Amino acid sequence: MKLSQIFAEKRPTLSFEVFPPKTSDTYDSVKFAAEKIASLKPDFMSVTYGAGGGTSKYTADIAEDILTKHDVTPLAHLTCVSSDKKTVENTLFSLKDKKIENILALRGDIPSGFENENREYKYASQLVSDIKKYGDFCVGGACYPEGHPEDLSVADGIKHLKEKVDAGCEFLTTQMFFDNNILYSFLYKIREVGITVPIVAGIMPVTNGKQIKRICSLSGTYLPQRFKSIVDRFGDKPSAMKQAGIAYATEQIIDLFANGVNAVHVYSMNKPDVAEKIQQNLSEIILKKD
Ligand SMILES: NC(=O)C1=CN([C@@H]2O[C@H](COP(=O)(O)OP(=O)(O)OC[C@H]3O[C@@H](n4cnc5c(N)ncnc54)[C@H](O)[C@@H]3O)[C@@H](O)[C@H]2O)C=CC1
Ligand SMILES: Nc1nc(=O)c2c([nH]1)NC[C@@H]1CN(c3ccc(C(=O)N[C@@H](CCC(=O)O)C(=O)O)cc3)CN21
Repeated sequence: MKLSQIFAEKRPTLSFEVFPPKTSDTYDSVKFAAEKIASLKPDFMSVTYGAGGGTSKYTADIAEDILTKHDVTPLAHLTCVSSDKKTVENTLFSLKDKKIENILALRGDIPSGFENENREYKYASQLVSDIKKYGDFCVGGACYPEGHPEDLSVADGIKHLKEKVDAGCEFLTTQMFFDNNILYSFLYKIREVGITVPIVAGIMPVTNGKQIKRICSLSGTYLPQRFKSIVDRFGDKPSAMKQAGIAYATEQIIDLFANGVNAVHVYSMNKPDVAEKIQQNLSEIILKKD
């Protein structure tokens, strides 16, 4: 099913993310985790894509597995920073062949030391246009409620976001955030410039101390004091941190649904137990029939 159809139902949706293995020897364990998460029957599942491009086959294979074995709608990430047009075209043929209908079109993180001024893709919007040319995919993009670290200004970031939507993005997934007010202000700003596509709120349950460093290096996300206190207190007590991280994410999600943000995506990091706990915590809220 196309995600655009799911969002058009205007009901609370919950989706989970998995990342593919970096090497073939961990393929089976990732596949096992992805299938466990799929057995929870989320509204859709996204499968990320290594910026180096080497894991693209795994992305398509895991997405296919989720669809054929569990009948869960997959959203395959596609990253263009280190790709050329030919590689993208081949990937699109493979995705079409596997009946994968949804793609998250990303530029991708620029690997450190990566220098290629002549690369064919500079921005995700170019990839969005190409995917639209090649076939009938539902295409989404990323957006940054706190601004992208490379943006010159908030207005500049929103201008580029509008260009990306005009190129054919049918929905936008947000970077993770830990203060919902940041998302609400961002929604006002983008609606003002005429970006009307569904926004999928990306929520990261922080379940171990290691993740904080990574999150800050990926995006420089604002961490509210309430969140920092949890990490200070429980960061080195794994089971307590996990419980607190899941509770924090659950509260954020309930507040989002309560304020009319219908689509919530959980960066579940190949952790079926985390995905399951969050789903259980929301069981009545996301119930399809009442
Ligand atoms: N938020 C999410 O769900 C995810 C985000 N990412 C990461 O997001 C980052 C960027 O990827 P995208 O958002 O897809 O890239 P993008 O190409 O949409 O934007 C990247 C930067 O380029 C700027 N830009 C865009 N068009 C421009 C233009 N015509 N002229 C000048 N500047 C322009 C944007 O304002 C932004 O600062 C990467 O670091 C990626 O790996 C990766 C996976 C998921
Ligand atoms: N710039 C950017 N790049 C991304 O790849 C990305 C985003 N933003 N935002 C959305 C999601 C979230 N991503 C994340 C978020 C956290 C970790 C992280 O915490 N990694 C740790 C711990 C992993 C674990 O718990 O298993 C690490 O040490 O790699 C990794 C990717 C990937 N996506």
